[in-house]
Amino acid sequence: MLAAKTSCKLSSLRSFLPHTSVPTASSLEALVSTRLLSSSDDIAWKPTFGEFIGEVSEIETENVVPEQGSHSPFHQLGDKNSRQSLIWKGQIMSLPGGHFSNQALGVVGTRPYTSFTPDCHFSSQSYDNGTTRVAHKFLSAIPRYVKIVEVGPRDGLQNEEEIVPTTVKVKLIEMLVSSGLTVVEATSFVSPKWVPQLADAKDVIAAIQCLEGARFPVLTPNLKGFEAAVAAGAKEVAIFAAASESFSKSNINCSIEESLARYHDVALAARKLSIPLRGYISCVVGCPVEGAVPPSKVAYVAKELFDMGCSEISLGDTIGVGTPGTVVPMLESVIDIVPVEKLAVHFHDTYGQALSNILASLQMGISTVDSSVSGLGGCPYAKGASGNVATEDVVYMLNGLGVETNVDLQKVILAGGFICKHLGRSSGSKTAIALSRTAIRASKL
Ligand SMILES: CC(C)(COP(=O)([O-])OP(=O)([O-])OC[C@H]1O[C@@H](n2cnc3c(N)ncnc32)[C@H](O)[C@@H]1OP(=O)([O-])[O-])[C@@H](O)C(=O)NCCC(=O)NCCSC(=O)C[C@@](C)(O)CC(=O)[O-]
Repeated sequence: MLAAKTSCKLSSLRSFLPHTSVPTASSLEALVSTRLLSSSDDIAWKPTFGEFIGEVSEIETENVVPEQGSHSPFHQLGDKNSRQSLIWKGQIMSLPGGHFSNQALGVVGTRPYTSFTPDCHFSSQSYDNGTTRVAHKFLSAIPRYVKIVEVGPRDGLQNEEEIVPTTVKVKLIEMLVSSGLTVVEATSFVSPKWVPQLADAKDVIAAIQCLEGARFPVLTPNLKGFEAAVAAGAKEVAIFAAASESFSKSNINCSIEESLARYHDVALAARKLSIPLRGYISCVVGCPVEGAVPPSKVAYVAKELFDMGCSEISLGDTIGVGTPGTVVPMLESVIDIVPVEKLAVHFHDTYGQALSNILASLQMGISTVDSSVSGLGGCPYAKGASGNVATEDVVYMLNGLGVETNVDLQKVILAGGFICKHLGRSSGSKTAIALSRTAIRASKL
């Protein structure tokens, strides 16, 4: 039944997607399963660009245009030069403004200013002007573009007991770069006694020297690590402090103040060589030993890192205990001191809160998000903490919000499949799992 409908829709979609490769059964099936397309008969397809026709309620753009200067993905809808209407049919939302592609339908790719909400709360029944205002209020603060910092090869692998061969790490980095990720944290120049998995840092950096299209920051815990990183050819480094004394001690074997003194030396050396410096703060809402961490402590460390020259400060919920209830006040106190555009968020997903925390962060103006392919990761010095939020899930959510990332979801999923196969485990990404199930079902049609 679905096969017949799929093939009927396939022919319509071919003319509907004039600029793209032919959609596959799996991409159609993915659309159906995520309810961008209805599998019932009630959508009639008109083979013209940008229109879904059926029992639609059409709301003119003027009804949803946010104020000027808004961050919203809806921002450009005021441009009357292009046809700018929102057409709703059930869960379908289409904002023409670019070329559709089978990758651009919100499930497996991105498109500028396009907002498909695969599982949104709106329906033709409930959609009215009141809802429009709610949607606008909800979405207008969200940045139009989000930079994803892929930390899989470093944070993702550092906790793995079995040593992953350098060639596998390098291949993973190559695949991540080919997906469009522009920042891939490659490795750490830390003590191999502390983190044996990354003892091949020098070789990894040597092997990716010719790789173009992305930046490859590396972690450096002290001047020794910084010098080794630069000698190996690293062009960007990151220092990592903590907002909790206990975690600082267990992770880098010194107090917060001692670590800041070390990092001053690294920052000075980096400035001399014009090497961009990122700063991390771990345990921004909770510590495995001390429990809740006060926002003022995070703000203090953030200010220190900012003053020493960090161009970006990543706020890490290392053990994944935060919820928007704790993350928002923490961000508020940091944003009071450090410009929001200098901040990134880094969530582990131990309690399944990472995506909600990211969404709350976006609404507060954060536009840089760290994530790890397949949700790999964990800190060897934060026992019990699970992996980072999965890059695939972040991209899927951002696609759904109409936020640009320039990341090709399918390619990230391939990279995730590659490393998971090597590690002998299934993906930690819900998106990757759902889409692979969908593909399997579609292949049986
Ligand atoms: C900081 C140290 C080195 C202090 O470790 P230490 O034992 O106090 O250091 P030390 O100065 O006493 O030196 C001990 C030995 O380590 C060597 N050493 C010293 N420095 C280096 C270096 N850079 N590279 C290579 N070797 C180094 C040094 O040469 C010496 O060698 P030995 O004489 O015994 O043969 C150690 O504690 C360490 O490497 N810690 C790193 C731990 C780590 O990588 N943790 C995970 C990353 S942080 C994280 O995951 C959180 C984050 C960023 O992702 C955010 C979040 O998730 O929230």
